[in-house]
Amino acid sequence: MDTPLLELWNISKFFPGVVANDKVNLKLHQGEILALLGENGAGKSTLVKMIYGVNSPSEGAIMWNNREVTISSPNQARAMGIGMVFQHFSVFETLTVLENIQLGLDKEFLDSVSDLRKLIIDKSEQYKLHVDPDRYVHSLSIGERQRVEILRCLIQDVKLLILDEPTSVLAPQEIEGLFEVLNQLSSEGCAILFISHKLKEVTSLCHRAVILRGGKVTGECDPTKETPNSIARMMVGDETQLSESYPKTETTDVILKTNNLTLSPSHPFGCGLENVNLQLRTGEIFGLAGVAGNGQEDLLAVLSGEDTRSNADSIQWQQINIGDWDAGKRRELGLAYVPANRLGQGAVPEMSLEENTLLTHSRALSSRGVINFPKLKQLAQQLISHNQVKCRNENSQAKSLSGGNLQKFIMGREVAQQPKVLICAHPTWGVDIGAASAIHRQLIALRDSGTAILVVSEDIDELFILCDRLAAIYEGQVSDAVKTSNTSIDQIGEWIAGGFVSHAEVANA
Ligand SMILES: Nc1ncnc2c1ncn2[C@@H]1O[C@H](COP(=O)(O)OP(=O)(O)OP(=O)(O)O)[C@@H](O)[C@H]1O
Repeated sequence: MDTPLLELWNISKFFPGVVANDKVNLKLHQGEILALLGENGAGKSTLVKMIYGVNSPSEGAIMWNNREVTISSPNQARAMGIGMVFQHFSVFETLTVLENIQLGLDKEFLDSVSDLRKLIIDKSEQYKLHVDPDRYVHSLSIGERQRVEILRCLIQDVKLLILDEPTSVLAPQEIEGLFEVLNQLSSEGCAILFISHKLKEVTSLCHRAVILRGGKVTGECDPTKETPNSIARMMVGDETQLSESYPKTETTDVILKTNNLTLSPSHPFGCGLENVNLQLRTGEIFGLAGVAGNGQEDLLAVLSGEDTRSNADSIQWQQINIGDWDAGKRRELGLAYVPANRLGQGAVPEMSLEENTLLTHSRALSSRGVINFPKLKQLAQQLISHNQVKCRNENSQAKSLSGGNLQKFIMGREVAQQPKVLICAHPTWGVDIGAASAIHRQLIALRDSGTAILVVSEDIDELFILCDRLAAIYEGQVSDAVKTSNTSIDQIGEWIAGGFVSHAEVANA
């Protein structure tokens, strides 16, 4: 075989008290699509960050085209032809899409481009990654931000493209589009390093898969000859319980409902909400499917109380009008919330896990304004152990956790409140297959204890596994609800593309 484009020789990375990578050896050839797999905290992100020059190895060597290199910054990595799409977005919220893309490009490249806006529009059409170059990033949904990240790499020629869970918030059609792009890039000789917890994607896209466990390479396989289940077993061992389907329930007591909830967009490019009538019932999981950017963010903000612009009576908690209540007051009623943006909104990155626990448990942990610190510590420790959050201890900063481990922590923190209503966006985003099953079981147990749960997600497969009833959101409008057992993935797929807006036949639940 020809010389590898990239070779890692005995690469190790140590953080205080943690061996994130332990003598990793890896080869990647031109045009190869290599999957990097492993449980949360296995060391995947740390490894690719060293290839992209974000971190430097503690030990070992990186070879690029058969020559040893020191990649000391992302700028250098980009100059070498290495592009990376991060799990936590690296775009600046106060800049436009165009400005963000411009920032990441080398001066020589920019000098050679006469019209960057046009180039962005052309590339976004070519790769079906639609986004307006003049929009401010803070006004973009999570899915749209990810498109910017991907576009940013594709604008400049890349020899190696690293993608850290690129599909977790993309809709099925967008994933197909992305895979077409990746296959095309691969056929043009670009190597691709693909981190994903979605094993179905790995078997359909990747040529080879390397498995990490506890920072070490523990296996390798040809994913085209494996099934998602057999790969999952290589990753998590035989003892971990994996997701099945769960019995559906039917309940009638409405606890939270919206009445013709209509809201102008919260920013010039938002889509707002139009006559949304949702009903959440106690003891059920209600799933809202949709492609990012169709009003989910507005709906989540208005239901959680982060946005209080709605009329008081357009949101009702049993008989109480709460549309103009703030988030704190709604939490006192028994509402818990897991936002889509886990680092920044779901957790304060610089705060410890203990402090982040206090953020949403302050009422239970204080009396007359005095915080019970021993109890807080105990709760934070419990959240870490019950949810198998891999970290040093409760004093670890939220930002030091791997993506999936932070998600497990935030989910566990909200579930631990035993809320009456839980609103959660992408509950298993970035979570490995074993932990995703554990979160599913947690949600089902919460449902069975009487909590009304709203799951907003783009992962239709997951919604079918979890939810008792489903609806779709499209351009700020929400379809009628349907029992999961009365619908199909195809039908919900049509609805998320707007198929219900014409009020075609809808099986009311
Ligand atoms: N800056 C840091 N400081 C301390 N520990 C860190 C830091 N970055 C990563 N770690 C630790 O290194 C280990 C590997 O983390 P990494 O993010 O590479 O895992 P991962 O396989 O990418 O996980 P996930 O699938 O959840 O994203 C984890 O235990 C993590 O807590």
